[in-house]
Amino acid sequence: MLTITKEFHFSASHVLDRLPSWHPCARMHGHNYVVVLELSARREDLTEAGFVRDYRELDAFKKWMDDTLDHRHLNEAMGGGISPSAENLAAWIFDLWIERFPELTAVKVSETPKTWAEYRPPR
Ligand SMILES: Nc1nc2c(c(=O)[nH]1)N=C([C@H](O)[C@H](O)COP(=O)(O)OP(=O)(O)OP(=O)(O)O)CN2
Ligand SMILES: [Zn+2]
Repeated sequence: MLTITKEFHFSASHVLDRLPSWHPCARMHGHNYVVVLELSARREDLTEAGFVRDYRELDAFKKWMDDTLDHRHLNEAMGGGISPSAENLAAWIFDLWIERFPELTAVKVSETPKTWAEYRPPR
């Protein structure tokens, strides 16, 4: 398999309101999020240009992220009813974009320079 990744950035607030009230993350706070999309293809399925998919086609994802998530409150932007943890955000993004990019194999989300969550569905 051949794998490509591209990194995207946005800033947003959230409240992890399912945590106990003593937990600092139960208070409103924000992060400079990093999202990495991973796309994969077999060698024989690469495009004529030798791409899994042209990185430039991922501009559509950047536009959606800027419109939907950047400088927003994730508890609202993700539609409510789901705790906006890094794990849930990664899975939510995957579910929204797998139809548009069938080569999508994983979504990674970082909230701080030290933390990463990854959603990679079972194959
Ligand atoms: N498994 C998860 N744990 C936590 C998440 C998460 O999404 N998944 N989120 C948070 C907070 O939203 C936030 O990310 C704080 O994380 P934390 O590592 O505690 O950040 P700090 O900068 O305070 O950590 P330091 O150790 O002081 O650098 C919490 N947990
Ligand atoms: Zn947080």
